[in-house]
Amino acid sequence: MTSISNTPDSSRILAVALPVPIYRTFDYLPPITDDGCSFSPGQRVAVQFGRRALTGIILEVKGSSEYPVGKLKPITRLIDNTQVLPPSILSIAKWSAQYYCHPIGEVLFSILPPALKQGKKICISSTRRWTTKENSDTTIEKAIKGNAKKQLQLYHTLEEAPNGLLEETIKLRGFTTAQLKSLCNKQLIEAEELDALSAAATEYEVSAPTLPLSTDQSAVVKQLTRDLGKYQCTLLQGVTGSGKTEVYMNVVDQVINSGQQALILVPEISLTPQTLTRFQNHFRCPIGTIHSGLSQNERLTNWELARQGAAKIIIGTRSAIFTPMKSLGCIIVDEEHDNSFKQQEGFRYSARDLAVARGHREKCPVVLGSATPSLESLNNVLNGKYQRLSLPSRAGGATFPEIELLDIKSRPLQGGLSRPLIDSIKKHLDEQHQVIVYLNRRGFAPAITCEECGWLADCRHCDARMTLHKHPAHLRCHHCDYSAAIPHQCPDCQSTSIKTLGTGTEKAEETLEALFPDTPIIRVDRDSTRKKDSMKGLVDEVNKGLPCILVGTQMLAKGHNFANVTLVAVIDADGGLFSADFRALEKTAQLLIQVAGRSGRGSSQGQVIIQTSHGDHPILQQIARGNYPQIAEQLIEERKLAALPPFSYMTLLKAEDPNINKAMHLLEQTKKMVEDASIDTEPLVELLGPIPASMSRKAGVHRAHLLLTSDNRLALQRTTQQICHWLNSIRWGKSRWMIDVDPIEIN
Ligand SMILES: Nc1ncnc2c1ncn2[C@@H]1O[C@H](COP(=O)(O)OP(=O)(O)OP(=O)(O)O)[C@@H](O)[C@H]1O
Ligand SMILES: [Zn+2]
Repeated sequence: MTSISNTPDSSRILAVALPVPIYRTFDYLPPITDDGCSFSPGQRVAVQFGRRALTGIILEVKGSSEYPVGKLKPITRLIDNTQVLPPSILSIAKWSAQYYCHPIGEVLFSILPPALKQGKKICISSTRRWTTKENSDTTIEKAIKGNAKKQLQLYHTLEEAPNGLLEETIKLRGFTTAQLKSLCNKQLIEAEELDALSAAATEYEVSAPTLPLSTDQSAVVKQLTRDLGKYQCTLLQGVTGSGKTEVYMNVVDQVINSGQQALILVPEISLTPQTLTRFQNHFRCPIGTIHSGLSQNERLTNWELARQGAAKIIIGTRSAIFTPMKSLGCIIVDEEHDNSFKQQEGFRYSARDLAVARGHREKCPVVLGSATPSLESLNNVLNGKYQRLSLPSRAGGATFPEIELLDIKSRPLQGGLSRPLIDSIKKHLDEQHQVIVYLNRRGFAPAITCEECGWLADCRHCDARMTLHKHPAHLRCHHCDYSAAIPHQCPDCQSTSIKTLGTGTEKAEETLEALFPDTPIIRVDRDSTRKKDSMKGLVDEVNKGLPCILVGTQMLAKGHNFANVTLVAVIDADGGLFSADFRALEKTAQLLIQVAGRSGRGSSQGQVIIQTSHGDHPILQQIARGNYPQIAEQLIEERKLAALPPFSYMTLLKAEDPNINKAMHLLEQTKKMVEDASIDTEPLVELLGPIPASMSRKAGVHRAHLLLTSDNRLALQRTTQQICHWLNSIRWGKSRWMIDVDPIEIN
């Protein structure tokens, strides 16, 4: 029935979340022309907000408003008939908004796929399914003549698939659009258009078998799948190369067989394309990926496939934790210690922590996997919140690499490399193996200086040095991206004796090229992998197994599985040993154990050489023994004594202003407000600071911090909310403030 009246229906009030930095929802009435639509939370609406037309999301349909109904405006129109955000996602979003003290509208709009933010209708892309046409084999060989080997291969691949294959699957198996076109022009194959939803539903094939599991792996899989359908968080602590991916795939198998979907979070898909490839090879069904490298349409399609339950597996980065799943059966967070699970801008959430919260709400097992778990997760094992399962040895008969600390205190270095290290690299290459050279600085050199007067090239907008890049030649600030030409003369004393300080990946690459002119040198850093799929190209190259040297940043430490790498060389391990950041040692240990773990994963014994000037540092000594559990145990003990996280909780309040005094003033006022308000109460929350940030000026803005700590999470939450409320009630001119709950970087 359609009812048309001139006044909006005031018995139903819609509380709408809007993408504005305001900590509440906004009440609207149904549209004037209300053709009997029914409203539910999670539907999108178009509204007029002041003079702006915005897309909003209904959070609640209620009977009254705290504002006079006569003053409420009707919505312009309802966009969706269905709840694009189902109750499970609304619930975790509301919880996150409260926990992380972030405006609910901004939270919801950071969850939505970009296409839906703009108010577009949900439409999912179509795809093609290719099948062979009836032909006799002799015509095939004749039709595909000469060197078109790949075409012949493609034809046979399609011939072996009784229902044909989707274009995406075909491409995943290494074929190109051009090859498809060729065969199609020759009338050998044909395509049928279908929408992605029906495609996903039909293409799901019984998975190819995984490797026979080791006893340890089987035991772990059994434990993990014992109670599907119930919440339980497990820390899977498996040494590097222990076959965690194989375990995940077996668990996912069972989840899918029980009719449910699996959500897998990985640190960075484009940097570790193998994980996805391994899943794709095993499951042979379209796997929905959710990450920033996708086009708007791809992202929306995958999101919708997950929401409707057609995609059985979703693999994504941080933001994928908010993917609506029709029937969520398990959440796996791979490399759970990785910092990239924490969003560092805007809505600052931890996808790892939300995975646990979501698993709890949606009653499904959560697996946090790592060879080097975070101290937070380890502590949750110790206090009984998580169970721990271990894989103590490497899979497939591989053994651990030997780790050696190489003292470089008084050794001459060539592009950062000492003589004994160069000799070892040569030895491994001569044995037809591959080598990883790791250093954590991209560019050619981290600074340039004048030899005469000591001038250093600083960034114009930050308290930081400019990095010298050679490809192409320029100076660049790694904090604000400001770039400048390389000066040939010192701007202070006009001397032409400008020299570089330190070593970056480009310099190491140049040095290695000169030392090993016949060996391919592959540089892997943010600059060399900027283009889409470039990392995949590099990985494919390395997987051919020919001797080569990979030189690069921590991208090389992330979950790669190169069977022929037998030497990992760490150019300089000392950077993180003496930092003021209380997490520095944990991070250094994780990084070094991870990068060391890339060595000796195949059948040959691996070696790791760590260059250091502090070979007697206790953490380095323990790293050399490769014993992460022992390192972690000691670090946990130290954190406990110092009452640092995970034995206390932190919230970081940041202020920014072009004038440092104003940023400091904002924080001083906040501190005073808290102290005045809690004058009679026990000081459960301690306020440290304010102090200027360690890099006070960044991109032309000054930054200051006020740190709140407490061993009582609730007390800290209450104070954080109180601060947020108070800051909101005051106009701070040009100053901006941000709240970071459970910060992982305080600088
Ligand atoms: N049961 C098995 N039998 C033989 N080989 C196996 C088995 N399980 C895993 N492998 C192999 O061992 C290697 C390492 O496995 P995988 O990459 O899953 O380790 P991982 O635990 O994820 O390591 P990391 O934490 O270092 O990334 C792979 O080449 C994998 O194919
Ligand atoms: Zn800068």
